[in-house]
Amino acid sequence: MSEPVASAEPPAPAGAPVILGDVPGSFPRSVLAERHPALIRKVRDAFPYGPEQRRALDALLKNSAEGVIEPLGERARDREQWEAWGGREYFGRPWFDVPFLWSESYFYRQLLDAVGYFDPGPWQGIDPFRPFKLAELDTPEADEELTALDELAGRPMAEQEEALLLGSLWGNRADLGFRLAAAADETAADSQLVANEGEMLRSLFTGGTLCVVADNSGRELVPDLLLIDHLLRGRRVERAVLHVKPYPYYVSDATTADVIDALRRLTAAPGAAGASGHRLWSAMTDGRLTVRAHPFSCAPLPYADMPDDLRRDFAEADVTLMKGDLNYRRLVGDRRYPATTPFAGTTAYFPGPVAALRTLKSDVVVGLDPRTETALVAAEDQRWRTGGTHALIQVRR
Ligand SMILES: O=P(O)(O)OC[C@H]1O[C@](O)(CO)[C@@H](O)[C@@H]1O
Repeated sequence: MSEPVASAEPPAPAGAPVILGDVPGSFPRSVLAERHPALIRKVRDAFPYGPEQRRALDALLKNSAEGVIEPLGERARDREQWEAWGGREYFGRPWFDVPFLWSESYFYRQLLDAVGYFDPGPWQGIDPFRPFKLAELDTPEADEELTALDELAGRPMAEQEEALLLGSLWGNRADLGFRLAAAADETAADSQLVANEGEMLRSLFTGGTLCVVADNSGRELVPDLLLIDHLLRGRRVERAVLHVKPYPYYVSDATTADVIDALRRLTAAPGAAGASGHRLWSAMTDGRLTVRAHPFSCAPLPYADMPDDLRRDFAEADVTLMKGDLNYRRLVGDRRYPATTPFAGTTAYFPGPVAALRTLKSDVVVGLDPRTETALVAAEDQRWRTGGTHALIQVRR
């Protein structure tokens, strides 16, 4: 267990309001009111759960739509942890009225409860999202992406690194073919990037320790691993620490089991992908690549509230890569910042150099140039914030 934090409220470096789920027509509200019920139905259909689990899923469906947030059951081993993480303040309140980061995170914890994920018995440890995660690895697109590595292997190392960085950034949103084209045609890549400090990031790969805080499994984790392999192989970093979630979370977030699935997928592939998989496998066995699953990785709180042991871990790294939208929200704080708020200010608390690699899938954004924001708003109103069509690489040294 990580140490309890004193307060569930994120710090307010810029005094920007915390994002709640209570605004009709807002993105957070649509996640709570539409995506969560749809997800419960999807999970319900994906497994032959028994009557008790079905009843619990139906109860969660009803509760999350019209009820108040309830504490975990008496037997839950992390009951106190969730109380300390903000439950004492939020239990008994409607799901829509508390910080969106908190309600969204707690929904996933409740979903695992409903399917008996933590209860001793036959369903203990059965990941309700596994069928969706595995399906992603087993597609013709995944095959094509891995085959594209053979061509990439013939390019200069710097070009490979740039393509693999873009691959890791875009995750499952674009195939490696796109990434190769993007590396060759800077303008194509740049037009989608609302901030691009990739060069500064690459200057931080100086032979030390790299921390990667993973986001999604499947077709995002595979390119993350390929990037790690490239950096280890070229001695751009000496060791890598991959932070994953201790239990299934936000549907596709990577756990240790997902890392193993991704590695098995790579080692079974022919050509450059297979070679990369075997190198990663031995990097894990000799300790150059370590996997961590800290309880705080599933906390409903910003990283500003991280416990001391995790802070020490990040402090030892030459650079920490925060992958994805959820990690971004936790890194800068899930707040309605003006988009031009400096990234360095919102991440000043972080105990070492930190970079965000994120496609934009929620309202929060900082660090934009005023002209970039104006152009985005003129072209799309505010849709660019949540559509997943834009991305950013931001760095604080
Ligand atoms: O997988 P990612 O990039 O962390 O995205 C997670 C995002 O998806 C949502 O759960 C719903 O779109 C957001 O609220 C959240 O920030």
